[in-house]
Amino acid sequence: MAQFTRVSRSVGLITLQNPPVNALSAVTRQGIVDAVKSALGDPKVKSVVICGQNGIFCGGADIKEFGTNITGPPLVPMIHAIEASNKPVVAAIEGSAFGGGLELALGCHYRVAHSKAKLGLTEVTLGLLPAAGGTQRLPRLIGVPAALNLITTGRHVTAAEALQLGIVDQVTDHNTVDEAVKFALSVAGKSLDARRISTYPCPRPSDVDALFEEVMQKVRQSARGAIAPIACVQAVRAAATLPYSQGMEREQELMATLFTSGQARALQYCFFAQRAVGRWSMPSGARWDTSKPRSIRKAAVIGLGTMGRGIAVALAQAGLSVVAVETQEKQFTEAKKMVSGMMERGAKRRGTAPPLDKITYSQNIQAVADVDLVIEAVFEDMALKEKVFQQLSTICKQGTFLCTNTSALDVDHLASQTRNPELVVGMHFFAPAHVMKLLEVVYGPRSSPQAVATAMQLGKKMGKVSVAVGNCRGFVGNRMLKPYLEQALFLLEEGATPELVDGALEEFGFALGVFKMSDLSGLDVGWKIRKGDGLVEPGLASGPSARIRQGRRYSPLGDLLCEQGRFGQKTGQGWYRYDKPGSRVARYDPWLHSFLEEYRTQHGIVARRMDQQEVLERCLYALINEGFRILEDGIAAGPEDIDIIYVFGYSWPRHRGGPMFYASMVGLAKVLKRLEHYHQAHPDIPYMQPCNLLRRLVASGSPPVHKWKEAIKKLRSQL
Ligand SMILES: CCCCCCCCCCCCC[C@H](O)CC(=O)SCCNC(=O)CCNC(=O)[C@H](O)C(C)(C)COP(=O)(O)OP(=O)(O)OC[C@H]1O[C@@H](n2cnc3c(N)ncnc32)[C@H](O)[C@@H]1OP(=O)(O)O
Repeated sequence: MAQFTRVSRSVGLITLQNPPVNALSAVTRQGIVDAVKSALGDPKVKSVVICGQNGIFCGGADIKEFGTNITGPPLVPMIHAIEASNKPVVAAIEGSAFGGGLELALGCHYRVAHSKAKLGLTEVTLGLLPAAGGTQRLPRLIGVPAALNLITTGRHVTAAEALQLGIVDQVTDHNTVDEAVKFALSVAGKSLDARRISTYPCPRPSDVDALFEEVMQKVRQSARGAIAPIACVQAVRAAATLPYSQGMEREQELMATLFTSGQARALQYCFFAQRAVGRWSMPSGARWDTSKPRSIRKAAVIGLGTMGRGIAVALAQAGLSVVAVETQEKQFTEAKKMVSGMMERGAKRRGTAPPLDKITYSQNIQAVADVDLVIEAVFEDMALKEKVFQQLSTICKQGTFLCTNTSALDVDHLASQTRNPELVVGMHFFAPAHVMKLLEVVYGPRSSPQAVATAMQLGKKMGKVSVAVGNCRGFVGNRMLKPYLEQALFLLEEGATPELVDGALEEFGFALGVFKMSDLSGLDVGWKIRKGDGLVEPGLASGPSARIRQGRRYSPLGDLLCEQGRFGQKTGQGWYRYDKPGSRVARYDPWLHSFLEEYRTQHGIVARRMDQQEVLERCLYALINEGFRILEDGIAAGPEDIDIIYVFGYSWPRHRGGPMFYASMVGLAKVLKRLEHYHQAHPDIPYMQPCNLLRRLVASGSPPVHKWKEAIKKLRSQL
């Protein structure tokens, strides 16, 4: 709702009251309409201030209404009525003014913002465009190039930048509403002719066509198949080329297309899923709201390889005191230099001082004696990690949480090396750890709820999206990656090329296809893991048994490349050719293609033609099938956890909502049918055998994704 009061005798104060973010729900819109009517009808009111309660102006339209039958007064006429008012209306912006919230402020005649406020037309991140006049008013106010930048990216601007751009008229460090009231008093009675943005001519760039052509090309490239950024450009083009009323019609038309699109549903699902993963639960019944985290002020990182360095930087940037331990002399010296460089570059980007004094370095593990939490990031080797955990258990003060950054190893086994296994959890960061947003917090059967709560809270403090998951080989992300990578290799054996597979995946929306990604990460990483698992047999053995390992189909293609020293970008050769070691542009490699042909001949495989659909179905459905197994095993609490891990950690295109959401959009029955088809064709690939949970969900009528958790609970109780 919205409340109308009169302050300072002649200022009508309208306060949006819809916790937690004053979203413009039907009731709130009705409240605003009524309050504006009261303010304009009150002869004692000479000017008006609109603000939001609890330190936030407005988080925009109520996203929860979007999937429903929208009732209540529409936003566009409501904002027009405010703009048309003959009494000056001032927006008092504290906290956030996003989406429809900023559009409401743009309908006001003046805007006063607190210095800490953030503003943005964020709709594009939800698969929409600013459809309450934002695409028409913003370019009129700040010019086409700046408006395009804000609207196509949805980026948040600070109050200082908003002032510089001309979005706000005044920035204050004091009480924003008090300042806005003063401002409203000062402009009472003044002409509003020059204050109604919709009446401004849109500044027309000299060569409109060339400008929009160039922008459209850039946007298409970075959008990776997302349609909203493109519609945003089209709407701003309408502002630059059409009168306001026709521009508004175009805005509404484009919005109507986006509004019902699968992409908007996917992006809005991601918005809520990102928040839902914070409300974690464990199979034991422990939950986020009943588990109290402990505050961590001092942490240690053991091992300063690539991961350890990134983790140390992320901890220091979050304001923690960090003890960084590396026992090997060469690595120690190199890491100190690298970590300082990373912090300096980060600080330069943010315009802050680098937190260099937050980190102390040591070559002695005893230096961690007084820390509250340790993150072990030594080489991925169980024997080595066992030793570190045994040492930590005796060195650290009572109650220190011991975390491992392992990407696949058994967290519970490591816990068993310590005196207090309840203090042990996995904190699986993604490289580069100071940049990537995802953190998997892995609990073992003995991890205490407090240890999980503490790791989750620390992740949040480090700016990560943290997801709590159970303990199994590869946890959620890497466990699902295995069948995906495996399918890609099988496709090559059967006749595909790296270009075909990557092309299909990139068209789907991945930033990099699976082979380019493997070249970037380094092919030797997986090789080492497969060696550890006893899967690698050197040489190019012939016959079908060469492609069966441990009773299932196996492709030695990756091993054979590694035997040739082709480790990917870092060696200048992998699935592609690079101009020199470390170069990033993947080029067609004739050697690789002859190698594949020779391989097929040697193994008696007749290459067949395959299309992008088969590539997508086999790679993605194998991965999704494993996602269902993860849900079945209770390793992830719900589909949202899996989807957020994939969107934030594995560059799954956000506008497709994550693998489990995607499966629900494709239709569970179809996914099941295609998996059955591929399993029949390839009975030696266990990953293609449809998971029981998928079968049972289909049998129960394929509930929508937001009902899976409940459905899984019900199915479990029937067993
Ligand atoms: C067939 C023909 C159809 C024709 C077309 C129909 C047209 C319909 C009319 C459309 C008019 C367009 C209007 C406008 O252009 C569209 C929009 O405004 S879209 C919304 C834009 N807003 C945003 O993108 C902001 C989203 N929110 C945030 O970024 C953050 O929440 C915040 C505001 C910065 C606050 O951050 P925090 O303090 O960290 O808090 P949380 O993020 O955890 O949020 C707390 C809580 O609030 C819920 N929430 C947040 N924003 C909204 C919202 N806009 N609507 C509903 N709910 C919101 C959030 O989910 C949290 O709750 P929880 O999920 O944890 O329960």
